[in-house]
Amino acid sequence: MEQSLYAKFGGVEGLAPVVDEFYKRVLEDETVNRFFEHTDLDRLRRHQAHFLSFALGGPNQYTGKSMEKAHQGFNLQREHFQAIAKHLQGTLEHFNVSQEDIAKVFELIVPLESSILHK
Ligand code: HEM
Repeated sequence: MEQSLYAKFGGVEGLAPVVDEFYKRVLEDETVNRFFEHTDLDRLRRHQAHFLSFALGGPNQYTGKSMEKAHQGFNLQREHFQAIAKHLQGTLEHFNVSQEDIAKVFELIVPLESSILHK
């Protein structure tokens, strides 16, 4: 069986520098950082770790239903999802992940878009 990117990075621990990079990019971005205004930094870091673990094929396998609940009340729009996707892509490129593997990551996260937006 093909190894997930999550495993290639070395699981939770190997992912820590990737989470840091992603976290920095999201926090610097005015299109999305306000959604995390009331999220304390530990929680935000946890969100980024969960998000990345999911995107890289790790153990957090969210369903549409739990995603709807988690994003309820934020009324997220397409541009917000795209901003996060852009930072995900930039972060993975920063760590020299191949375009082929990045495409697989997007196959995992794109189907969740409708569960996250406009809630
Ligand atoms: C496939 C895409 C996404 C996944 C898998 C995901 C995952 C999650 C999960 C699991 C939670 C609840 C628990 C936690 O904090 O870890 C959550 C909460 C949240 N997500 Fe996402 N998310 C995604 C996209 C987004 C996007 C595009 C935004 C906004 C730009 C966003 C903003 C938030 C916010 C503001 C919370 C609440 C944080 C808090 O205050 O606890 N998420 N997300």
